[in-house]
Amino acid sequence: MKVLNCEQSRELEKKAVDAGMSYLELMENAGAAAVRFMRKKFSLTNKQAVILCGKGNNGGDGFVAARLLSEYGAQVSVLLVDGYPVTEIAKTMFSRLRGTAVRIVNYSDNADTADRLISDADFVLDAIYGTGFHGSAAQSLLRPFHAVRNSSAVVIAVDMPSGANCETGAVEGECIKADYTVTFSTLKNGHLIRPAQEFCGEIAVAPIGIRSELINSQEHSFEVTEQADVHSFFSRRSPESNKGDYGRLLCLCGSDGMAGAAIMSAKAAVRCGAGLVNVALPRSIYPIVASRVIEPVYTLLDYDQEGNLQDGSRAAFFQAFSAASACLIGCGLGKSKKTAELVCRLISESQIPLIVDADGINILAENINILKTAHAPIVLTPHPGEMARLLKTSVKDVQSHRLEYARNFAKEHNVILVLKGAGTLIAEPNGMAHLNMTGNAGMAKGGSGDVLAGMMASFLAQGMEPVKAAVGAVYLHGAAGDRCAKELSQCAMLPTDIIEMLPGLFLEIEQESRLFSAK
Ligand SMILES: NC(=O)C1=CN([C@@H]2O[C@H](COP(=O)(O)OP(=O)(O)OC[C@H]3O[C@@H](n4cnc5c(N)ncnc54)[C@H](O)[C@@H]3O)[C@@H](O)[C@H]2O)[C@@H](O)CC1
Ligand SMILES: [K+]
Repeated sequence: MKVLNCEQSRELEKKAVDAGMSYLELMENAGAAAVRFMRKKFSLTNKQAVILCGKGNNGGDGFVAARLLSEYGAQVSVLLVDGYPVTEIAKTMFSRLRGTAVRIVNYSDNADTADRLISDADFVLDAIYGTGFHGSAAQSLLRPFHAVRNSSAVVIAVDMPSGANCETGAVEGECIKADYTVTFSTLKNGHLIRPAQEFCGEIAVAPIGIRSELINSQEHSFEVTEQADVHSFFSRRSPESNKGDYGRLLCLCGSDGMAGAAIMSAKAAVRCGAGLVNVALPRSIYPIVASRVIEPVYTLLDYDQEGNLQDGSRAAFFQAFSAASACLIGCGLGKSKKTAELVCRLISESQIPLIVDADGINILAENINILKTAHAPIVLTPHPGEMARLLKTSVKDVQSHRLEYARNFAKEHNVILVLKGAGTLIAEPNGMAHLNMTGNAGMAKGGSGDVLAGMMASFLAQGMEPVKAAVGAVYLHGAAGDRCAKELSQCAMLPTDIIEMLPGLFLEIEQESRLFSAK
């Protein structure tokens, strides 16, 4: 689903106007859409509705809603919280309140009356600021904001809760906490990015008469992954095919004490359809790993006292690497000096797509410039802690700038960056970002990341475009996690259960396309 930033949203409105609509018509439709939403949810007759209006076009939407709510039998008061309207269309909509039953109160002149109206209201419509807001709300607004917070009214934000930055999702000062937000034509960044997202309540996207061709063709740089997108990444598995047609994945994963990471990533990879999976691991953990996942082949690595790969192992590893169509580096790998050298060499010399996870990322954090030497597509899958290490900042800082930092990193280092956590983001070097909405807190357990990395690597090995492999794996991993939570509880579900839920998801994809292979 397409998500627009503020500029793109304005561009879309301009295109609608160029195609024959007027700004006034758009505003009328926006106000009407907010009221339509309210009528669907609530009875309005004789209810007290208070509309807080700002002086820009968001306020204009509020004036329209006030007129219509009054027509539908509500007792409506408009509170001008920031003075009189300043834009021409908002002024026009304000003038259309003349002769209606709508009461108009200038907040600064009658603050006590206004506060009483807010306190007695059944509904508060927040039409103070929309896409035009940035920074923090003026001091003069703190009192009405406070009155709204103390009221038991249902709060409906028009386009965006006032005080939240629609572009960045930042909330720098006070912000209206809405129960519902009605936005227009498409979602905007701020509806999805924390902290603004937390102030939106339930979000409804309402049409305002802009033709779907215009919406579909509007340039965008952010989208929410939907099931249909992911299903379209897979195609039919040919009846004539053999294992060689479904990729050769090499996993450089596992170390003493970290056998589980190798097991889970390899198991997830074979469950996701790869033709051949080869796990390169220290000989010491081979018995435990191979006894738990029997489908892969194994390349056993012997190390000397200094941690160097012995000659025979080195030759065997590079032979496997040269035969692979993708390589997963990092799950439970450890980060000794010699391992770090090997990882850097692979990043620098690889001709095949690489997924770098866990310790692979920790190694990169100390050798970030090696990315400049890479030729092949690289997908990095940091959790917020690893991202903080990559950026040499705090987890808190990462979490409050997720979209910005993921995008910047992907652009600067020419990688696909998968920033994990609630609402995993996938950022491409060209600036496009994808938000994932599947998954739940039951997945916040050691091992979930290994499963994800194995899934992604499997798709990549089968020839799926790197960004689709990332977006698809993140979506299906979360969807499988959601099924686990339903059947097993968030508390008790295990990362290995996520793998066991994958067959059900692939069955659905196959039923749609009658057998598939990753595209
Ligand atoms: N452009 C259009 O054609 C349409 C716009 N619509 C509405 O118009 C809104 C955008 O309107 P505007 O661009 O006029 O912007 P807003 O109405 O969101 O806010 C703009 C006003 O807020 C002020 N402002 C910004 N940051 C401030 C701060 N920190 N403290 C105090 N004041 C601040 C600005 O100076 C300006 O006066 C949308 O969110 C939507 O609700 C809808 O009517 C649909 C059509
Ligand atoms: K608003």
